[in-house]
Amino acid sequence: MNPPDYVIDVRDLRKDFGTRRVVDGLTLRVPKGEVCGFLGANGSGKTTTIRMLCGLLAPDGGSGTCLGLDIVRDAPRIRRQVGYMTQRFSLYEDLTVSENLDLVAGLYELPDARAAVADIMDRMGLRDRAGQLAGQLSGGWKQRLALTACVLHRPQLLLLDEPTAGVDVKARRAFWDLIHDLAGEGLTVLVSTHYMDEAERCARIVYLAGGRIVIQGSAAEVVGRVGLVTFEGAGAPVEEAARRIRAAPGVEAATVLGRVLRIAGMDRALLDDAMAGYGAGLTWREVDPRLEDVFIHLLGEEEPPR
Ligand SMILES: Nc1ncnc2c1ncn2[C@@H]1O[C@H](COP(=O)(O)OP(=O)(O)OP(=O)(O)O)[C@@H](O)[C@H]1O
Repeated sequence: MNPPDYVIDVRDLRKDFGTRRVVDGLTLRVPKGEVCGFLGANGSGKTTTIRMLCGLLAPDGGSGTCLGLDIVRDAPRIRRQVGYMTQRFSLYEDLTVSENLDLVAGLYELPDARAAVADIMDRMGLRDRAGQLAGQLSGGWKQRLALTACVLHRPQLLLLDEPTAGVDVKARRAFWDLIHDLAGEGLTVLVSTHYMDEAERCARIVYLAGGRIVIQGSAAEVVGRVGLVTFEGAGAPVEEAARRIRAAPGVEAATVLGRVLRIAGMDRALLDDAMAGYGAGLTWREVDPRLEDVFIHLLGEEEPPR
């Protein structure tokens, strides 16, 4: 069997801003057609890594390829061949949907621009809004237009930096359906997000802390590897119990979810003690940890002890 075709293949990437190292020896391989989620706390280095991958920022160390092109030597070519959507994408608000796309087609010097714009509007469901001013679109449609502008030149790799921040759940879901449609056609996607439901839709999650990859794998693998223990208690008022149990040794999180109190920790015996000591009146049952529990645990590991 041939080895997988890696669209992103970088080793030991490093980036310093002044005396601060914000990407610290990052090695990442993403095979063709994969939807890979980039997660981590604010400031963990996701945007900086993405900017290095798409040729916008020169690394201070490390090497590798993106779309088979050298990330340092071929940066200008990479820039033309990837689709990159930033957190603050810009559209011309006083131009229509189709005028915005015409403009992008012109920038990429697409041979048959008119047909390319018409085709992409059909595929991305924008045809009915072709004549609408971009500034008058809802947040979700603006996002869709921005994604459309990113795929107009038919890139093989999409780098999306928190593309759905601030968009409602239905629009986010529609956006992700489009992402998977594109991946189904062979497009590779690296997407940063803070949303758990989006992380769960990624074939692989890569979690960054302090510019390093701490853990990666499918959602199930990440959850399984961390080995967090979680219990839910119900049957009595939970707010007071939550406040007290939060301070118990070994309880990393105590979260009220409606009428249920969910606790998590790494040490089963300590959780048992906590439930016995502070969980009076509640009926407890062990439940499977969720990705969100695991991320809260990982975020907690980064904080200095209180
Ligand atoms: N051009 C720059 N000059 C100096 N520091 C920078 C620059 N760009 C980013 N940083 C710093 O580098 C660190 C990593 O930033 P980065 O934007 O890569 O994180 P992130 O994981 O994308 O965060 P977020 O989830 O908030 O978008 C941050 O502390 C940020 O302040």
